[in-house]
Amino acid sequence: MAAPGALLVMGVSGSGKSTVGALLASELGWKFYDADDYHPEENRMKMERGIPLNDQDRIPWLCNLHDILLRDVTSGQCVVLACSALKKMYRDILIRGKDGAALKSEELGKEEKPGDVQLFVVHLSGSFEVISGRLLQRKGHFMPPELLQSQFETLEPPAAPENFIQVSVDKNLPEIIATIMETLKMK
Ligand SMILES: Nc1ncnc2c1ncn2[C@@H]1O[C@H](COP(=O)(O)OP(=O)(O)O)[C@@H](O)[C@H]1O
Ligand SMILES: O=C(O)[C@H](O)[C@@H](O)[C@H](O)[C@H](O)COP(=O)(O)O
Repeated sequence: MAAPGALLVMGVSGSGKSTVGALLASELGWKFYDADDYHPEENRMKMERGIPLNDQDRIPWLCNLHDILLRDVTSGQCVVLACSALKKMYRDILIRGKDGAALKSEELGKEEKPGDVQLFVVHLSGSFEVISGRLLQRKGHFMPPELLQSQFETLEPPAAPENFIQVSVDKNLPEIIATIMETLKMK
């Protein structure tokens, strides 16, 4: 695959997506988007009430994010996106837009189309105990820690043929950034 124009930092709530994504974008000099800023009000209110989002809630949000990524990378702007992107289908939508939701697994991983975003995925992976500990300390955020269990239940960690690395949230932030930067140099 060609060098990625977009980097997705994904994982469950509290895994460090926003923190790592912003640091990485600054290190790379790339534009940064936090997918949380693009949730419609209904999604935010649902999460605030402790109700997990479903596919119907997430698909239009992900399609919008695909359009933003595609617009930027097409104009030569490299981007970092922090987004939960918990399911394989959600990541396919970020790459291909709404058609990504309809593709069967055997059709995925084939050659890229002109409207596809070249996405490299960084999965921030960690235990329920470590991540819930961080969420309980995080202040002033709309996402209630009680939703973490459903985030783990929904999570489909990336696997081949996805273009990804998994990084442990047990590492400190400089180690996480260094690991990702090293991997990107080899791309
Ligand atoms: N590697 C890390 N080590 C220690 N604390 C971290 C690490 N990554 C993130 N944090 C802290 O954990 C909390 C959740 O991080 P955040 O970036 O908000 O996660 P997310 O965007 O995935 O919900 C924040 O308080 C952040 O400062
Ligand atoms: O797909 C989802 O269910 C949401 O996107 C969720 O995963 C996300 O994590 C929230 O927006 C909360 O924001 P934080 O990830 O910053 O907790």
